[in-house]
Amino acid sequence: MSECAAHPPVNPEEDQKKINARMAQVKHKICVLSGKGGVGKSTVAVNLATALADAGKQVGLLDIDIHGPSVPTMLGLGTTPLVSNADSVDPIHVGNLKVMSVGFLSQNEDEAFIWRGPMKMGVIKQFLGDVEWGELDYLIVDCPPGTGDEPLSICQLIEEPDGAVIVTTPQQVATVDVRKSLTFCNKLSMPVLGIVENMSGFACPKCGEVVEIFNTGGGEKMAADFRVPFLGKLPIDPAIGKACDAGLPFIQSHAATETAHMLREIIRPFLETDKPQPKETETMKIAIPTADGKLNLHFGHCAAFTLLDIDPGSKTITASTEIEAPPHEPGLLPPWLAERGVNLIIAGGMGQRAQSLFTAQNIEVIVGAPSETPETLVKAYMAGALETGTNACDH
Ligand SMILES: Nc1ncnc2c1ncn2[C@@H]1O[C@H](COP(=O)(O)OP(=O)(O)OP(=O)(O)O)[C@@H](O)[C@H]1O
Repeated sequence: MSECAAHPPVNPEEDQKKINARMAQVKHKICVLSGKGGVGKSTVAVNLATALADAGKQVGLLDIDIHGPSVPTMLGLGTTPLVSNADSVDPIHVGNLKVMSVGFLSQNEDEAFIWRGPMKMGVIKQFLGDVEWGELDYLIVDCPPGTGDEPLSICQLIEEPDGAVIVTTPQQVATVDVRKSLTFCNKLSMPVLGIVENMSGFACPKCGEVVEIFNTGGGEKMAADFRVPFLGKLPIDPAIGKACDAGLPFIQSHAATETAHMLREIIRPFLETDKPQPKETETMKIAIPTADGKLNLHFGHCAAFTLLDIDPGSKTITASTEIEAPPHEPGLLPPWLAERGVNLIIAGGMGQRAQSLFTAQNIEVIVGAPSETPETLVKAYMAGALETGTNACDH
């Protein structure tokens, strides 16, 4: 590479120009992110890149997990030495997949890189600007877990990335952290291409049947909460771990298995569309029970509702109207709000029976919201930052 990897380059404008010139040759740039470690992000990145390459696309796979690069191991590349040219470096070729990883920077797999934020930024700049990526259909970037320097650098250095694929496991302990990745994408205006729920159930090695040993559906729920596409579930399959350790992309080495089929389904949207777009989300109308301009905690007895229209693309409020509530009659509100096109209610509290009546009308309900103005609540919801407490049920 043109400079010592651990020292940031000195001319940021020149570096950015170089990066822009390289990235102009790459049609689609996709980051694979997760708020939590060990959830299968690199597994998804390696198999996504391999599947795209097998489909005849020109693909680059960039592993920027500085403290735990797993891509070289997963592709059986170990500490393959890099070939440097005068002012560039060649990626490692695996068929028509071009691979670059921080793991190739040392010949000792046990070496730990102790780099501070600016040094990490410097290395990532070099990976983007100095590597001979050539013309690519896809560059898949495997980021380290969390919302730290590396994903931030990638989002800042790549102009107009296509978006992020977010990987989670279904359990709440993971989704709590992974929700932060969604908020991170929102803050950086990075589109979310979809969520993958990995390690969702266990695929029996004998019959392939998926057994739900723990709770599942956490990733799917998160996708619904944030109104982003859900790409699918992948079970725990011991063959995935074995293939990773053997340095073989699972989607190739176990192509005929049910789990590989599920993986291909997850990846299919990227193969089918020339430009992966976040799926169109339906238009949204949110209803909030209000009194004196703020959320009224007494849902069943409120005198008015504020209805807010949301543009799903820009996530902005396009209209807001306060309407008088109908007379208090059991079971009347769900059809009354459904007729008005409402698909989400933000409330302080609500009884279980009322919640199921709304679910039957395809209206999602969020309870435990504080007594704030409708605009504050909706903005927080759209940013993935709506904090809810206990269900202040008034029944
Ligand atoms: N669905 C699965 N079934 C079985 N093993 C899996 C599955 N997904 C991932 N693994 C295994 O779990 C381990 C962690 O996966 P991986 O390295 O992809 O996670 P990660 O989120 O990238 O981790 P890190 O936090 O280190 O970046 C690997 O050994 C991998 O083979």
